[in-house]
Amino acid sequence: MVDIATRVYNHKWKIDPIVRSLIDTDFYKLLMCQSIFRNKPDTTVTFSLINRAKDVRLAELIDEGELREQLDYARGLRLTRGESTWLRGNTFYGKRQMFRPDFMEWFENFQLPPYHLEKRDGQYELTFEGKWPEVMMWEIPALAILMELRGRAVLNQMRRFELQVLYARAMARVWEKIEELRTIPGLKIADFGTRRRHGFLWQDWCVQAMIEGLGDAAKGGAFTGTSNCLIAMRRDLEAVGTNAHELPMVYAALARNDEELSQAPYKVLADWHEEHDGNLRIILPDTFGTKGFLEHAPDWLAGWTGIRIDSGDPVESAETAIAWWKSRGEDPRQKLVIFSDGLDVAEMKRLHGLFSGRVKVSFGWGTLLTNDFRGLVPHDALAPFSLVCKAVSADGHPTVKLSDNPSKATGPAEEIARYKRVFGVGAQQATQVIV
Ligand SMILES: Nc1ncnc2c1ncn2[C@@H]1O[C@H](COP(=O)(O)OP(=O)(O)OP(=O)(O)O)[C@@H](O)[C@H]1O
Ligand SMILES: O=P(O)(O)OC[C@H]1O[C@H](OP(=O)(O)OP(=O)(O)O)[C@H](O)[C@@H]1O
Ligand SMILES: O=C(O)c1cccnc1
Repeated sequence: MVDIATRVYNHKWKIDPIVRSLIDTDFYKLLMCQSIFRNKPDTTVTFSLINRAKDVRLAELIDEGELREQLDYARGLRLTRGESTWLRGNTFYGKRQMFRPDFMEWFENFQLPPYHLEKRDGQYELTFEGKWPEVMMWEIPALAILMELRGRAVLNQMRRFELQVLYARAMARVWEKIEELRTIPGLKIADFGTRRRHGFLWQDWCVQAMIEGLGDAAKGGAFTGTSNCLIAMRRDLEAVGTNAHELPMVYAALARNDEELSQAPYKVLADWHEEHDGNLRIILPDTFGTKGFLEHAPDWLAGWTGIRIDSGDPVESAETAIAWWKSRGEDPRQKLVIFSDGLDVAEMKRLHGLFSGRVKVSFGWGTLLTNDFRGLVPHDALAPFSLVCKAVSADGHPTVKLSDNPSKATGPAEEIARYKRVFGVGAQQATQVIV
């Protein structure tokens, strides 16, 4: 096992690449990339970094040269033969050849496209522009690089024993969380923490702790796998994933009128339906408001396996989903509900208590698994914060995300107003976003 504290101490003086593999990314990015490669290969998009934590002044904390060095390193990566063999030959969700030969050929020649970086008002403006299947691959490495560089800026000031004790405390915290999770009967949980992790080796440690503490679900345990493809490959775990807001956001931005706009989120899932079955048929309903989305959904969507709850009040959203399934003649007990929004142990216990037995409950645990360094150093300088990287335009049209929590909304005000009208979204309750 890597002694992370000693390694951090010894590596202070040399370049230590943060992202070293093109599959050090979320599995759903690859699923979506293949789908976009098939359905919208020529759409041009811009993705942009969005730091929701304005008080974290990234451009003052992270050296621009180091940031460029890391981004350039990532641009130099190519799919290795071993990675390609794994993607082509492994079984994902019980299916062989999940990735089609034409997509694999494209991916084998893939390189991350250029980036645009500027400093403004203590923040970095980092944007990526180009073909959708290429640009979207930047989201996870860009976030992981920024999060880790911000952490390193703090770690570089620390001495050997301080580091040793810091990691000992952080490890004890993760382990205590896992011990608490062990008390939940019938728990199912996955690691979703790649993008805002403390560091790669730390995420890998957390995943190993989950394997030992909860047991691999393939062998009867509670840990269903990791969304990180590289870690899944190296640790022989299931690579897990659903789908993300970028699909409905971009399809919606391409709509030519309000009628097309109102249908765009269903078109996304119709395309997904063509490609995937079983546990990959998971609805993400909150992009333009969960309630309206479900009310106006075509009947075939009620036949899907489950739903991912990613914003707003999770209890209310899960109740809305249960009522919707019942109204469409479906048995909620057969349906999977994946909670994934800023979770930590107490909330998972509460949600599990409320919904297990009524639906199949599962959790995607992100930042507070792989980056809970809150309260461990002065000024909370290692605490995770809300950093995201989103599609902001498609073929020149701005994208919009309303979400069930207006604090997570993105897009120009007049477009937000238009989407609210088209999707019938009324007053919304804002809740604080921690990660
Ligand atoms: N950011 C990363 N992404 C992917 N793999 C990593 C990363 N950091 C470390 N590893 C891998 O984890 C293992 C332990 O890392 P460590 O860096 O301590 O080993 P190492 O042999 O000293 O490698 P290096 O000199 O490249 O850092 C190695 O297999 C290494 O390749
Ligand atoms: O435990 P967590 O850190 O929340 O990790 C998982 C989250 O990451 C993703 O969203 P992302 O943060 O990219 O966008 P959002 O906050 O706008 O949903 C995903 O949709 C989950 O919400
Ligand atoms: O597959 C997902 O739904 C996922 C993976 C990582 C982070 N957020 C969501």
